[in-house]
Amino acid sequence: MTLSIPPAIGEPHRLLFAIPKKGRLYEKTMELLAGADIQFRRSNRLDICSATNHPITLVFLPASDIPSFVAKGDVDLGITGHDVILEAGMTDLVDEVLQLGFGKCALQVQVPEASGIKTVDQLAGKRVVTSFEVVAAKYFDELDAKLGFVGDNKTKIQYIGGSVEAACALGLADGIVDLVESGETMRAAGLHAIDTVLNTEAVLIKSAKPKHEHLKPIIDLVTRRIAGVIASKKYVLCEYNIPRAALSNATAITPGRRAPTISPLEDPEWVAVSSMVERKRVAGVMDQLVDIGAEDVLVVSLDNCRV
Ligand SMILES: Nc1ncnc2c1ncn2[C@@H]1O[C@H](COP(=O)(O)OP(=O)(O)OP(=O)(O)O)[C@@H](O)[C@H]1O
Ligand SMILES: O=P(O)(O)OC[C@H]1O[C@H](OP(=O)(O)OP(=O)(O)O)[C@H](O)[C@@H]1O
Repeated sequence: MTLSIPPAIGEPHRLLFAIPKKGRLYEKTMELLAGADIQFRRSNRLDICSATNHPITLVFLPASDIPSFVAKGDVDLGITGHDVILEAGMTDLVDEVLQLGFGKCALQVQVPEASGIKTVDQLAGKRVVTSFEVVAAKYFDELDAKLGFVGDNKTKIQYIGGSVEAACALGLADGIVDLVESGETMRAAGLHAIDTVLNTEAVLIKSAKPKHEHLKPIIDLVTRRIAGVIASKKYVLCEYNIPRAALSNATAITPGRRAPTISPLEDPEWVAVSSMVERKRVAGVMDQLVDIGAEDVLVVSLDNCRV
């Protein structure tokens, strides 16, 4: 497949940015673009459209096609899954610039609960169905080699494009390799996981050998903006007052990303501290601050930031 960009929006100075056109990564990618203030109007679900406030052309592609377009430099930036890059064999040809904090799941080896198979060594040599034939073949090649399985004794990998979880019940497979997030699909199909092949999340990628060096400033700008959106979701601002005597203990609890901001108060015995704290840790951090004498502990959500 080659990209045919109309000249009006594909002129040389515009950044081409590949976006998953559907599926699990689509909605979160839309939120990310909105947070980075990359505005566009996509008419009639067209797969190419121009940003209205930046020299950027958005190209909506299947997530699985994005690594090769970026690797070849046909598009300059892309969003896809880390798993998709491995499956496309493009790890050396694209740079994973940012982890985006969504699309998190694990590629796992699964077998029917009732099968009695407890380890991957017991599954080796049997039939495995997957949509990740490249990654799964590498995994089972290594396992077969370790166990000394050669020729007809090697694990048989068969590709199917979807509904992989049904393969064992249909008698097509003894095990599968598929993505697991909540585990609901796996459990509903009567399967359980016996190993994790890899953990994955959505990533921002650019070509390891970019074709359009003059686009570096806009690539850097988009990267900084997206990094800011991610940081604003990951961190909160924690503000509190603390007696000077307890300041060093307090700053050990809230060291900030670089360093906390410390401001004097009218009362010379007290200072105010402001520091970024990981959202998932903040409740525990507040407890610790109160334990060492902090007062007026406030947590403020970030709309956006630059880090
Ligand atoms: N359950 C999930 N939870 C989180 N992320 C997921 C989940 N399933 C898939 N992903 C991520 O989203 C990527 C795209 O998966 P998705 O199932 O949306 O494929 P798709 O692009 O719609 O293609 P298709 O529908 O043809 O399978 C996966 O490679 C993975 O990185
Ligand atoms: O652990 P869970 O939260 O249940 O998620 C896992 C499921 O999500 C993905 O499929 P998806 O629903 O995107 O549909 P697909 O099978 O068509 O790819 C994946 O292939 C699993 O089937």
